[in-house]
Amino acid sequence: MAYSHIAVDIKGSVGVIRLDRPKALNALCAELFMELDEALNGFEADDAIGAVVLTGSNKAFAAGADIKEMQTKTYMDVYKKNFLTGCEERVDTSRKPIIAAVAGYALGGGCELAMMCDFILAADNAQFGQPEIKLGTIPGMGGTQRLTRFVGKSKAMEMCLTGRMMGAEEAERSGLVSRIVPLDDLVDEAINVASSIAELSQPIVMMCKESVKKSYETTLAEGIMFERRVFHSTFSTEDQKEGMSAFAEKRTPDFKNC
Ligand SMILES: CC(C)=CC(=O)SCCNC(=O)CCNC(=O)[C@H](O)C(C)(C)COP(=O)(O)OP(=O)(O)OC[C@H]1O[C@@H](n2cnc3c(N)ncnc32)[C@H](O)[C@@H]1OP(=O)(O)O
Repeated sequence: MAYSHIAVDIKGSVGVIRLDRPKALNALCAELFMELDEALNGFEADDAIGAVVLTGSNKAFAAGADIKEMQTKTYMDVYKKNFLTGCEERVDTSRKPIIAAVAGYALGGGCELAMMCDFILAADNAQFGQPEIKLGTIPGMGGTQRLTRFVGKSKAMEMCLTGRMMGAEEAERSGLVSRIVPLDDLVDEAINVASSIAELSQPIVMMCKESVKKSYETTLAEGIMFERRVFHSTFSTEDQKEGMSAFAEKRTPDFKNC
């Protein structure tokens, strides 16, 4: 498929998707969402891909949902079509790890899209925010829920109620991003990290991701039981035998993804 709002590349076993709508600071229009969905479906189905990097430009990861596309929509338009439902779902439900490499603005839907990824590497110029309140609306792609889980109620409430932006250092301090990387190194570093994950056993990586995600959706006791059962199930895989044998034999494991 030819894309007009994203650029797709493969680096070894890493799928790279770059949001590429520079004139609108990668504002997330309907077509961009469709293309993102299509590209992620392709990577999800491709056994040769072990992890995905999602990035934007140096100026903007994404400056939010497309305001110009939304401005004339009525309540009936958005309610009847269940606006924003499903368009970003593939990111949230992807079984392969997705790393957001965020430089510049990650605002509104851009911040929400980054938060749907498994973790965020931020360039030193990254700016995160949920400015929807200034547009007379509220976050609609999970911002009030995910931001609160990342940074806690007080900071999430302040950010959502004022619309102020948070720089990379504050985002790292608050637990929103895993690490800050110099702007020039951001995408290479994200690809390196993704490659190191892609070298591991794909099913075990999926199980690990599922287990961490569970912690957001359940009680501690249920989460620990879930983890224990998944941990037990890793012993049914050849890759667990290979990983532990390779350690004992002081060699690099050769995972077969089974
Ligand atoms: C998911 C839900 C429910 C909601 C949302 O996401 S609502 C959107 C939230 N985001 C915002 O409110 C941010 C809007 N953008 C800005 O405030 C500024 O663009 C900026 C601070 C990010 C950057 O300012 P700067 O002066 O550097 O650049 P601009 O001239 O303002 O923008 C360049 C170009 O991009 C267009 N643009 C930017 N953001 C969006 C957007 N979210 N939707 C549509 N278009 C956007 C901007 O209009 C301009 O294009 P034109 O020159 O053609 O007007």
